[in-house]
Amino acid sequence: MKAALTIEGLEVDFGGFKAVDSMTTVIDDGELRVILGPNGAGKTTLMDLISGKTAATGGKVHLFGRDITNRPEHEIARAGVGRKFQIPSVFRDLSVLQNLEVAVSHEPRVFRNLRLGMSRADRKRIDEVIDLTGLGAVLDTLAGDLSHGQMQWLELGMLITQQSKVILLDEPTAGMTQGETSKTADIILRLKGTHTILVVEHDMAFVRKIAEKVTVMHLGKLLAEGPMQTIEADPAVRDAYLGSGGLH
Ligand SMILES: Nc1ncnc2c1ncn2[C@@H]1O[C@H](COP(=O)(O)OP(=O)(O)OP(=O)(O)O)[C@@H](O)[C@H]1O
Repeated sequence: MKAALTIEGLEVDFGGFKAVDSMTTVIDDGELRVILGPNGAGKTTLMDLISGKTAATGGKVHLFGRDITNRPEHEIARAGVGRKFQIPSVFRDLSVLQNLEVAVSHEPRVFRNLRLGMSRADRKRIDEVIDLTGLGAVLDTLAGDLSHGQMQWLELGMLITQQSKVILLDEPTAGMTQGETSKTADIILRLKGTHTILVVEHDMAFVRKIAEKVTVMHLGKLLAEGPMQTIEADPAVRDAYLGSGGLH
């Protein structure tokens, strides 16, 4: 199996405090990896280091064998790492379809006549994303008028349209209804295999639905890694969550 992301001894030192420390893990191409850990474990910071938002003070990140450690954020994004934030970066004044067209073109200003100049492959990709996200009924709706869930799916769809190969999702179900959470799980499960997905999430019902291999962080370090069932039974993991109510 080819590695999509290779993280080797990664660390960031914030004035003597290592939020991520000696972190090592390999995420295979097409894998869906869930990152768990109590509050403050370093999960978001790990994503910041992978995406270039925060500079590492030690260690390496390789993307399909290419060293992307401490490269500028836009360069890492262009190399194929897409990040979805809790506040979506969609164009609120454009329709759903226009947002997808912008994502395919990488060029916000040319959206007006884009359909005409779009390649068959691009059009196909947009159609696939519409099918995946179930946004077909709201293609003409302004993104700003979408429901919370729809907006999250649009942003995820935009990452796929712009051909992100590795997708980082930080608490993708935050603020979602149960129905929206369930649909998000379905979308993520459909992406598995064609995309490499890293998910940080606290909603354990959602995690149990999607998780295969899980990485648990604690105090910036790797605490445990393996199948969800093994992780849930691991005494060290239970101890790490003590005081925060356990894996819930
Ligand atoms: N820029 C920074 N400077 C100093 N400390 C920071 C900085 N960014 C994060 N931290 C600290 O690093 C630790 C890890 O934070 P991080 O947000 O990565 O944890 P997390 O596992 O994502 O937690 P949560 O589940 O609560 O979101 C925290 O103690 C946080 O306060």
